[in-house]
Amino acid sequence: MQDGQRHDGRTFQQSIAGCLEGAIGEYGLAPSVHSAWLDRIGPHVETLKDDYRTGKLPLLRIADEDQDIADAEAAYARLSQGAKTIVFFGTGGSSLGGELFAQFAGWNIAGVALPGQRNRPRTRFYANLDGGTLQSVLQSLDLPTTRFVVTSKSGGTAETLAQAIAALTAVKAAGLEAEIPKLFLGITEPDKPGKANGLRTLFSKFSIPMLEHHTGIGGRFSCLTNVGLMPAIARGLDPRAIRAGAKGVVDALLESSGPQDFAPAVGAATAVALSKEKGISTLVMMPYADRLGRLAAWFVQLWAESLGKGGEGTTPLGALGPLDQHSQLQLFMDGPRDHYLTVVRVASQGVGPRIDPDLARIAGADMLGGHTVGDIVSAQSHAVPEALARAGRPVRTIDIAKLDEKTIGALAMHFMIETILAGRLLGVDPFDQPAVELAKILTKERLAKGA
Ligand SMILES: O=P(O)(O)OC[C@H]1O[C@H](O)[C@H](O)[C@@H](O)[C@@H]1O
Repeated sequence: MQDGQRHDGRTFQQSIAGCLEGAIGEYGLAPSVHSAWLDRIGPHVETLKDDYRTGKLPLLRIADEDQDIADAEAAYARLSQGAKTIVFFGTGGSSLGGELFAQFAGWNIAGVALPGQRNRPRTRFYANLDGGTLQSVLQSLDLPTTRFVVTSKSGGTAETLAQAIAALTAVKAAGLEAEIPKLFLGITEPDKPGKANGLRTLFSKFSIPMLEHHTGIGGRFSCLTNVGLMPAIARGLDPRAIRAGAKGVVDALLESSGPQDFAPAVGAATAVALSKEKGISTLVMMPYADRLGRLAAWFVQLWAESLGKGGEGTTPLGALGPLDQHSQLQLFMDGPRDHYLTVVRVASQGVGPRIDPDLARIAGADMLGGHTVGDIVSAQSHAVPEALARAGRPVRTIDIAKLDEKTIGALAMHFMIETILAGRLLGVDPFDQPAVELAKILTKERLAKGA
């Protein structure tokens, strides 16, 4: 089955029909070619099942854990007492998963807060290091009612340590030193003999409570651990429902009789086949919902850092619909034939304000009259894949019936497994990122020289 992937049958529906010759002619994959790539990914799907059984890939077992959620909830309950703002410091995989869930709960969409978030402290993320930003943030925050959650798996990331130290310094300068254990929380790996963990050492000095970062799950795969679930909890989401959605994908893996009925395998085989057979070098992730905006940013790190090695990999690009129809779509439709789009759309018919027909007529936009804004977005999110297909541009669609925690958990697990499978199909290790080290070493050298 190449279309309408069953997945876990409940949370969303994937279709790669728009990548095949039948839909887009010569620019699409011939069914025999697509099948050959599915055959190639088959053994990797079996290996993944073994990884679940043997526990070799803890990510696949994360949905079976619960104590870590209870610990995170208890830590949040303590931390949030008297808090008006919670600041999250961390970078890369130590921020993007949290941002994904926080935005799903309305963060960074002005005027949108899900019911679970109301009356909770505001959440803020500073994933990027910027001296000017940090100065003005630390000066403007009401420090007695601000809490800082600092996340770093290694505990040695320079950006995160700089943020943590700057915040500690600001808190001390405000005369709040005695309050520090109440104002801060760290998430980092447990002590490992012979491995320095700067964050742990620093926070221990101040008796700051720590949650343990899962040792078997790296940053960009950590959104379902306390790293991503702490911000989710802060935004009032149900972390167990997120995990239940993720578990549905793992169950689908274990139940699958072959790669063709496991959606992440179909997704991975299709992406790799398009790059190897049709010269596709750019993968565009384009959700049509503000609440899924950070999904694209999270996916970009996941795909880029996991697969871009040894000369392999394709370039992930984030987009947001319908906004980017007015920005990048021209290129996707008519630029070089090297883009492959994933359109993630949410059933939105009947959602939002209804457009007054009289006003629409006056504005010369009769076709909008009587429709809701959700109707318009729905029409757009169906029209764009159709237009892309007509232009011979490969497109995958992911249809979401209901945007809830289960769905976002399932989507996260889907894309993480898809990325792992793509890596294994390409013969690269999806879990390391050796090439980023050089820039870190050169940064340290420059700082040591006083540059
Ligand atoms: O969680 P940390 O150890 O601080 O790492 C944060 C990030 O920085 C590293 O340089 C890696 O490139 C990322 O994969 C990682 O997510």
